[in-house]
Amino acid sequence: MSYAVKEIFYTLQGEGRQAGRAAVFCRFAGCNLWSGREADRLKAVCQFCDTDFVGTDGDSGGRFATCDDLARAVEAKWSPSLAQRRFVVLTGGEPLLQIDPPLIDALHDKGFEIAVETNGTLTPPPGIDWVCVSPKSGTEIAIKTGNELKLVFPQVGAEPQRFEALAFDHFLLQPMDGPDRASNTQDAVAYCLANPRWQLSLQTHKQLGIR
Ligand SMILES: C[S@@+](CC[C@H](N)C(=O)[O-])C[C@H]1O[C@@H](n2cnc3c(N)ncnc32)[C@H](O)[C@@H]1O
Ligand SMILES: Nc1nc2[nH]cc(C(=O)O)c2c(=O)[nH]1
Ligand code: SF4
Ligand SMILES: [Mg+2]
Repeated sequence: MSYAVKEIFYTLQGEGRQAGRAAVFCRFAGCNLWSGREADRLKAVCQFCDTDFVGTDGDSGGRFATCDDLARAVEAKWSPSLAQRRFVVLTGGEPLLQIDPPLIDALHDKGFEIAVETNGTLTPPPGIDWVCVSPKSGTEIAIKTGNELKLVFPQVGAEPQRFEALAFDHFLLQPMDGPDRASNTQDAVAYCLANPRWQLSLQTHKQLGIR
């Protein structure tokens, strides 16, 4: 199958338990919870998205006809002068609309450890090395096990307690960015202090001014 990719770039993972780690980000176009058009935001299932995932016009974006073409474009962002420990984060948009077993194999063949950032509504192919699920209010969770559950906080109808029985290794609260970011951050801090199984995830790339 072919892949529609908004952008591919090299940066530090900004969020979650792998924050601070160098990674190639591959952002797939399209999402099943929002069209990505501002005119549709208030009628979308997911209304707080901070990302432009429409089209294929970003840095190194495009339509990739084969998994090998896309794996080569990802590899091109990892400088040959670097030590190994290659790491790619597949995000979007919703990456699980497009990721298939041949792409996982092609990235593994190039020596990449593969992480995915997903809203958790679609079943992933096997073989992903790090699964981060970020549940959205009003949706049914299809992925009930994984490495981290990173809940944007607060969301009415997606309170943290609802997810505590799921089989994730780490539970994180990420303050919702937007007009209330400062108070959302204070509320997330208070929640983690009162509920130590939850850990704070800040969007460090935004503080650092990197992508
Ligand atoms: C843009 S999404 C793409 C991946 C996937 N669609 C998802 O929602 O997990 C990447 C991450 O950013 C988070 N995110 C999106 N908008 C946010 C916001 N306004 N504040 C904090 N985190 C946000 C998502 O919950 C997710 O963890
Ligand atoms: N630096 C950086 N870290 C991130 N972690 C998750 C991101 C995403 O948009 O999926 C993201 C992103 O866009 N940039
Ligand atoms: S599910 Fe993810 S990509 Fe889709 S609108 Fe929500 S935060 Fe954005
Ligand atoms: Mg982002």
